[in-house]
Parts: sequence; structure tokens; C-alpha cells
Amino acid sequence: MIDMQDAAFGYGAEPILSDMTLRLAPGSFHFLTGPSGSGKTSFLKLCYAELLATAGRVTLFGEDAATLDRDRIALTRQRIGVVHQDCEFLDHLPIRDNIALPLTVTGRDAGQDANLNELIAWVGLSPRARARPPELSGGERQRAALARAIIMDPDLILADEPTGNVDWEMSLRLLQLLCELNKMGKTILIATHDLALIRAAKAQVQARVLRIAGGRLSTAGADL
Ligand SMILES: Nc1ncnc2c1ncn2[C@@H]1O[C@H](COP(=O)(O)OP(=O)(O)OP(=O)(O)O)[C@@H](O)[C@H]1O
Repeated sequence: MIDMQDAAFGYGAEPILSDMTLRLAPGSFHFLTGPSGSGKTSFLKLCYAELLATAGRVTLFGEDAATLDRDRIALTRQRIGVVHQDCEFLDHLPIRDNIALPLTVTGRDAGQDANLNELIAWVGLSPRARARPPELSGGERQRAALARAIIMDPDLILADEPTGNVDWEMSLRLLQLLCELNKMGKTILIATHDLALIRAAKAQVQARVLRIAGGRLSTAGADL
């Protein structure tokens, strides 16, 4: 699904990520930890070709990310759902329409989409579907961001601090949704600082924990 071979990346001359070698197998569940500023978001961006490796190779669904043209990148991204750290929405649109945006920008009629209503119910937002983003709580926004990320039925879900601004109860609820997606066969990669969340996940799914520190990727110890 995603293969990295000695991949490196830097915003300037100096790499911030080096020697990244990793394989994300279909159906696997991974966490990515590391200190603030260590490069977790940048790493996720390599995984959906928002950034391209400056050395080594990143292969997405069997294709070298560096060789993908714009159309192939767009097609590849339809297989990847991203929950961004800042979960930005269009504030003038109801949250239902925000969740449906990936459908509407690809020319589908969201109004008739039964899956959309089902998905909104699944994340527990049916009573809030007509509310606008500024009227939502942090936890509701995070669940809306997750719904928007999976509306196109992606194979891989990348989540950047999906529980960053919510209380523990809501963190567990979001985790539950991600574990359910994994049980449906989706591949999950979650960047998080929250070690308690990782421990809670390990009780439900087989999760591998990766750590970025000092620009290098390693497998975190079993003490988590
Ligand atoms: N667009 C950019 N241009 C230049 N430097 C950047 C850019 N984005 C991030 N950086 C720098 O790259 C490094 C890694 O940032 P990144 O956001 O990937 O880390 P992170 O581990 O996700 O951080 P956090 O946990 O605080 O979200 C940081 O030093 C950051 O300042």
C-alpha cells in the first residue's frame, strides 16, 4: 500500500527526515509518535504525495510517487482519506455539505447519496448535520473531519492528531471509529502524542507503533 525505501525529506538544504524505510501493509494499523516538530505531519504528507521525497523512494499503491502526474496523484488520493490536524471547513456551508465536499468536487450528487446520511449517522452527527462548522464542538468537528476523510471509501486513512483538541471520552469515541474502520479492512496510520490513546487502541486492534526522533524512524518499544 505504502512503501518507503530510504526516503528523505527536507524543506531546505538540510533533511528533517532521513532513511525512512517502511511498509504499510493492507489492513494494518500504525501509530506514529515523536516530539513536537520531529516531522510527523511531514511524514504523513509524504504518504499522500503532498510532499515528495528528496532522496530515496516512496511508492503509493505500487507507483513511485515521484513519477505521478497530477491526474494520477488525484486518482491515488481518492484511495487515501486524510484527517488534517487543523480540520478546516467552509464555515458558510452546513457540516453535511462540508462532509460531502469530496463527492461534490468529483461531480457526484451528494443530495441523493444514501451513504452520506449513513456515514453522518455513524459518526453521531445526524442531529447536527445542518449546523455550520463554527457552531460545532471540538469533538463534533473532529468526527466531521473523519467523516469527510472517508466519504470516498478510501483504502488508507491518515489521521494527524485526530484527538488533539478533545477530552478523553471523545478521544476514545474517535479511536473506536478508527478501530471499526480497521476491522472493515481499512489501513490506518495515526500521528499522535497521546500514549494513553495508543494503549487503549492496543486493547482493541493489533497496532504497531512507529516513532520519529532526530529525523529517523524507529519502532517504538513494547513499554507503551
Ligand atoms: N512548510 C514548511 N516550511 C519549512 N519548514 C517547515 C514547514 N512545515 C514544517 N516545517 C518544519 O519541519 C519540522 C517538522 O514539522 P512537522 O509539522 O512535520 O512536525 P510534527 O512532528 O508534525 O510537529 P507537531 O507534533 O508539533 O505537529 C519542524 O521543524 C517545522 O518547523
